[in-house]
Amino acid sequence: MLVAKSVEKSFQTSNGPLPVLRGVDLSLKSGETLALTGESGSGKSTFLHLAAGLDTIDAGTITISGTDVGTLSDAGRAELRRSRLGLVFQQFNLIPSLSVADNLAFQARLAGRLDPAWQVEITERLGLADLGARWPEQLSGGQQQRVAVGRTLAARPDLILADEPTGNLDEATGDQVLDLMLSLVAQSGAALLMVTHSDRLAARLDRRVHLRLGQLA
Ligand SMILES: Nc1ncnc2c1ncn2[C@@H]1O[C@H](COP(=O)(O)OP(=O)(O)OP(=O)(O)O)[C@@H](O)[C@H]1O
Repeated sequence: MLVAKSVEKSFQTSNGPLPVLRGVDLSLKSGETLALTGESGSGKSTFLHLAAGLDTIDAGTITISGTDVGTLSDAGRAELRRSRLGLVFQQFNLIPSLSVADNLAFQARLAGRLDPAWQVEITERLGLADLGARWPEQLSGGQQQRVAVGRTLAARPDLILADEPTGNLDEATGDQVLDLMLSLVAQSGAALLMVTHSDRLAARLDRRVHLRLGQLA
């Protein structure tokens, strides 16, 4: 599903280049869930951004379902995100001018994969059935993140890239959102790569890798 080989990435800073990833190798199979841990600043988000085609790789390759992300044009990377990937970030990134129900359907519509039965199931499983007519600003943080998770899963992505998806929530709410996300991910058959600071949350996934000094252990 996702194969990273010898991935390198540096950022230009006023003190010269800052090497962040120094040869990262990683592979994630279809249906597998993998936690990516590492100290603050170790490059976890950087890796996720490269995999999502939101930033460009310096050296090495990342392939998703056989497509080398680095060889795609901007339009190709946008199409990859639309058709195969689901992104969940710490900031819920809901569309403020759309109702909860329309936010939930937005990505599936964009991907041309709106499946009404799956949409209803997700909405019910995430406890959002009574909130469809509300605006995002009228929801709690936990409710907003459930909408963000539902919106991603509704489009049936092959691979979900999640960056601290429960990082903005209190522990109990975060655990509840993660439980729902893992159960729906398993049901949908998607692979999940989740960045987290938390050993406790990382232990809930199938496998875990740790980023240190630009490499994975
Ligand atoms: N656009 C950028 N320009 C310059 N430096 C950057 C840029 N983006 C990230 N960095 C630097 O790269 C390093 C890795 O950042 P990254 O956000 O990937 O870390 P992280 O492991 O996700 O951290 P955290 O757990 O705190 O979110 C940090 O030192 C950061 O300051």
